[in-house]
Amino acid sequence: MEHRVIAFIGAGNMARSIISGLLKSGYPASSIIATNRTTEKNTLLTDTFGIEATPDVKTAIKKADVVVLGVKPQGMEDLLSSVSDLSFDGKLVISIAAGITVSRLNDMVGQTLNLVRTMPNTPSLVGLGMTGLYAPANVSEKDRDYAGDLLSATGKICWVDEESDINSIIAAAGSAPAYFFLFMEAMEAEARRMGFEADMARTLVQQSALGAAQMVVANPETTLETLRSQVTSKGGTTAEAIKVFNDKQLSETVSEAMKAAVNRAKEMESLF
Ligand SMILES: NC(=O)C1=CN([C@@H]2O[C@H](COP(=O)(O)OP(=O)(O)OC[C@H]3O[C@@H](n4cnc5c(N)ncnc54)[C@H](O)[C@@H]3O)[C@@H](O)[C@H]2O)C=CC1
Ligand SMILES: O=C(O)[C@@H]1CCC=N1
Repeated sequence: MEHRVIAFIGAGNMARSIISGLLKSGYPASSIIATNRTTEKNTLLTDTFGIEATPDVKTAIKKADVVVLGVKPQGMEDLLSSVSDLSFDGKLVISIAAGITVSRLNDMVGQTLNLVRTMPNTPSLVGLGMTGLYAPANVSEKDRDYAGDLLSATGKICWVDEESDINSIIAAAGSAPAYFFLFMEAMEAEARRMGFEADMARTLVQQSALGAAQMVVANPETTLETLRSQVTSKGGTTAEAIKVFNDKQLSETVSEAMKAAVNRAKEMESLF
């Protein structure tokens, strides 16, 4: 893929995950600039990744071919209004922010950006990210391809035709690692209560989660239901555990949780 110069404006948890994934895939460190407001965060980025990191947002944007908007949604308006005097002509802008539409981003900066809206997730850090992408009609084929290739370097991608579908990507992928972490936290806590040392409780849970996920990946023709049934012996232990989940309406809870994520994304569209 092309190695355009990328400036990450706001390089916190999510941007760092993307940067790490890109570097692991061979993207040159010399083509990545990161900005944060504090020297401490910038020094850490340079030390960790060997990339240029600076508090000087305007210079970073001027140097870049690609500008990734990586600040929190609450901070986006301040950021974009502070750089509205810069020309973004010829640059590709990639937003990773939840709950801020393309048209709102254009309003904030006072220009019609060449903008791809994306929704990544933190497993990008280890090259196992899942990113949704949406591009309005003004974005060229070449820039769409570049954005797709860039995020593919950190994992898998899914293009959506409707911008509103980015909110569904948030529910199904962007926020999703946290659901699995929560589930694993609960299992780890119970394993501890059962008497396992902290390290072993974590290993029991993480290895089971990893093994289950890899079985899903390795058996694309097998439904999740079948994989589950292969563990669930009739009259056995798993069946009892699953019965508790079903009695407590796990599926309905998951459905409600995902809808709550979508609703919050919609709400954020009117807040920021
Ligand atoms: N954390 C996640 O799993 C995901 C986050 N996102 C999106 O990514 C964005 C960032 O989220 P996180 O990385 O979690 O937040 P974060 O708070 O870890 O990172 C934001 C970074 O931006 C910096 N920053 C804020 N204002 C700045 C400015 N004006 N100039 C330069 N740097 C500035 C902050 O110092 C901070 O390091 C959000 O918009 C969020 O919706 C999207 C998908 C997943
Ligand atoms: O919680 C959030 O709002 C962001 C977007 C998806 C994951 N983290």
